[in-house]
Amino acid sequence: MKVAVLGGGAFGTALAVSLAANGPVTLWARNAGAWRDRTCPKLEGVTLPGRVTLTGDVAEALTADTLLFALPMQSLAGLLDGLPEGLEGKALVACCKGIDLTRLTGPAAILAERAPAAMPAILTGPSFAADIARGLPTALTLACADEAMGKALQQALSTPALRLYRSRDVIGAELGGALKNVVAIACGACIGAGLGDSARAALMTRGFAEMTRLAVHLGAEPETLAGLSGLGDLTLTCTSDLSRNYRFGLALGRGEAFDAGTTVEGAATAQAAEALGRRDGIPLPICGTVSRLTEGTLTVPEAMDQLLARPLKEE
Ligand SMILES: NC(=O)C1=CN([C@@H]2O[C@H](COP(=O)(O)OP(=O)(O)OC[C@H]3O[C@@H](n4cnc5c(N)ncnc54)[C@H](OP(=O)(O)O)[C@@H]3O)[C@@H](O)[C@H]2O)C=CC1
Ligand SMILES: O=C(CO)COP(=O)(O)O
Repeated sequence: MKVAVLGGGAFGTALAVSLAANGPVTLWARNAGAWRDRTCPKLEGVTLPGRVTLTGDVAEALTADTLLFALPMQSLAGLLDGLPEGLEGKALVACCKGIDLTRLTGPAAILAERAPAAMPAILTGPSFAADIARGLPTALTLACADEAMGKALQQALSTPALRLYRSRDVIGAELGGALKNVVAIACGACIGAGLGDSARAALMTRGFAEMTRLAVHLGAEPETLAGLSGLGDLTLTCTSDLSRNYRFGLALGRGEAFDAGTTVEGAATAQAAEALGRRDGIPLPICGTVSRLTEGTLTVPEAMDQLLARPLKEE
């Protein structure tokens, strides 16, 4: 397979560096001209190996037969709209974690909308770009509804340090990765406000219940949520300062400003999840709370009071 990564931020760069262990990779970054010494502005300290061709010309990337889309969720549809015809015969792999606010779908449906004959796949799970780029051991989920395509992608995209597990549950894999970011914001806010590790454990557990409730309603297998793309990524993101979603929550909890240029997927995803819950009658109290926290209509103490004041129920 000839592989290209579209999106020259932290994750796209890390994937290109990792996949270079298998052979040549093309990395398309719209700001390729701003790179200095083959170093990504968003992933300092990582220099592209010689096997990675960095380009600002998307047509060059589109000569590959396997395309990995590693850009923020809310940018995916716009990017696809601007691409020329010819995606149909390629393997399309979404690496973004979120729910599109306009369509209320994940990335696979957006890829399918743009290229109906293609079989979209998702690459997701617990992995910080910096860890992948350093070659640290990482395990991710590669989800594709088509088993043969899934097997081929699993082989092509696994490396000695990056171990891919296969799944056919695309919706489960993408929703786990999207929704864990919302819970990570809640956990960061909880720790930032000094509410303690016990409260964080409660948020992670009840957040996981919420993730599973919505995902299963939308067609996911519960086992997928319990795997790398769900529980695995939830654990990483809710407990590590390396997570931008968690750090954003920390800043909210401490009442500090946060750099608006940082990618924080959980904020838009909280809004999208809340809209899905309202549409389908699925209770999602943590997503609703994070949605209001991030839009600034609720404070962290008010959020905690509201969650604690909910009627008592069975677990
Ligand atoms: N970083 C991580 O550890 C991980 C990230 N992910 C997921 O990967 C996705 C991307 O995140 P990440 O790379 O970290 O984010 P970054 O903020 O590091 O980079 C985003 C990149 O996307 C580019 N971009 C944004 N909009 C467009 C567009 N319309 N067309 C072309 N390029 C665009 C930006 O370009 P420019 O700089 O020019 O604005 C930037 O290079 C997210 O969904 C994230 O959840 C998944 C696992 C790990
Ligand atoms: O998805 C990630 C880890 O798996 C990266 O998390 P952040 O986007 O919060 O940094």
